[in-house]
Amino acid sequence: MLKTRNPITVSEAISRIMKQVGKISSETISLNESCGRILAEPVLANHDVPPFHRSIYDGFAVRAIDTTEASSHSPAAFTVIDRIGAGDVSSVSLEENKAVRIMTGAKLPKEANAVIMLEQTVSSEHSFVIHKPFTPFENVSLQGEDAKKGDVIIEKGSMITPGVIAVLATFGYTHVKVARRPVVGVLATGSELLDVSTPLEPGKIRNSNGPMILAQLKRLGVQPKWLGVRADDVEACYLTVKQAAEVCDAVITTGGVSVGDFDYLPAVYEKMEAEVLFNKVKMRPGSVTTVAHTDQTLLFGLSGNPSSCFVGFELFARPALLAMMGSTKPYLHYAKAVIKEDATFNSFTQFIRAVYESKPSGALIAPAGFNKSNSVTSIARGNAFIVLPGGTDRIKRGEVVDVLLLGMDEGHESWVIRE
Ligand SMILES: Nc1nc2c(c(=O)[nH]1)N[C@H]1C(S)=C(S)[C@@H](COP(=O)(O)OP(=O)(O)OC[C@H]3O[C@@H](n4cnc5c(N)ncnc54)[C@H](O)[C@@H]3O)O[C@H]1N2
Ligand code: MOO
Ligand SMILES: [Mg+2]
Repeated sequence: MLKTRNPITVSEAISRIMKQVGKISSETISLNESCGRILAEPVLANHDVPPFHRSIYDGFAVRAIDTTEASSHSPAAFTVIDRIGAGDVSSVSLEENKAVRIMTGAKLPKEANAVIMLEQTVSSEHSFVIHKPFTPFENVSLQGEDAKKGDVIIEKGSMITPGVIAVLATFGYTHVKVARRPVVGVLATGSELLDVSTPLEPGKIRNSNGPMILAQLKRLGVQPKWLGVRADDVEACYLTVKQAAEVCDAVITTGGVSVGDFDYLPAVYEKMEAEVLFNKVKMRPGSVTTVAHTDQTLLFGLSGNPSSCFVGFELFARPALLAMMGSTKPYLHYAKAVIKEDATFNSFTQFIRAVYESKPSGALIAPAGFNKSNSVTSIARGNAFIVLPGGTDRIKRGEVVDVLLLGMDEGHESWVIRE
């Protein structure tokens, strides 16, 4: 007999999953391999940045006190006693009205505390004059102004971006401790599924969810392990999921989670004695998404319908895998935008695949096309979800709605800044 399912809210579903997430071990990898990985330890400043007072211009290093009387009527004259470029250190001692010709990035000579730009001087070979005073530390980049030794620059659990790489390089980290990449098994179930390379046959479709999930995992920096396609056969699915659960940190399946005669994932979980966290969520698409776990492995039973599968991954698998790696920001970016079309009501919370665009007048969003669980094209066209709470009255064009942004590493399609 059909077992009734108890639908729970999306937030409750997420919270049940997150309670089961265990932290993965860490590994040390080389700096140049680390972009996109999650830091397993904070990045500490092991020296001041900059490490010394330095010139920010090409010019002359002087003592500010020697410039105080300079004016257009009464110029101050200086004698140049040394010349240094970035990387050089001057050993001269600066006395009254003496200067060192200095280039951008070079360490300030000991007694100097100001830099005069070349353009602010009238100079000859070994001397120059100025017509205005300079304040102490004018045109000087101060030691430690960007970071002080001992500061935590980047928190543990942050994703390594090109900027973080620059910070690591600044402090001489040739290697960095990051969370190991979870190994995630991916299985597509369905007797109707053909390999991508196969011509269509009556009643069959190509497996599009498998490659899609592999790509969603790669976007997170997770290591996918392709388990293949299995027909709707309880034994075959059971063996594959069970074996994968023994070696993977998580197993994601697609298809077979609803109540049909050949939907075997509920039976697979039962046979594995896995604890089912939920099997019905108050959301559209993806209401039949089922998540279970064994002692050490999370089992994501995503729906077979492409849009449901995609949404299920982004809402549930994504934060769990990021949290497993210790990420402090595992959830999708949130925004608000004005909806460009009327949207229809549903008793469950809707996650409509949508196109989000930022205009100078504000952010706009519109559904990305065919809005059904079985749509594949709207996934491709969308870059966000419109989130409409369950039970909302009809949303009218022009109203502000909640938005979740996808794939934030992706840039805008054109240069939109006006100068
Ligand atoms: N009596 C009921 N029927 C259904 C219910 C329900 O509550 N009661 N829920 C519906 C909802 S909602 C959804 S969503 C689907 C979920 O179905 P399953 O997760 O069991 O998935 P399948 O039945 O295996 O497939 C559904 C659909 O997706 C296609 N599919 C499957 N795998 C792939 C793949 N790898 N690539 C592309 N497309 C795939 C499959 O051919 C089906 O068309 O159940 C409803 N039914
Ligand atoms: O799980 Mo279904 O996608 O709610 O439509
Ligand atoms: Mg089904």
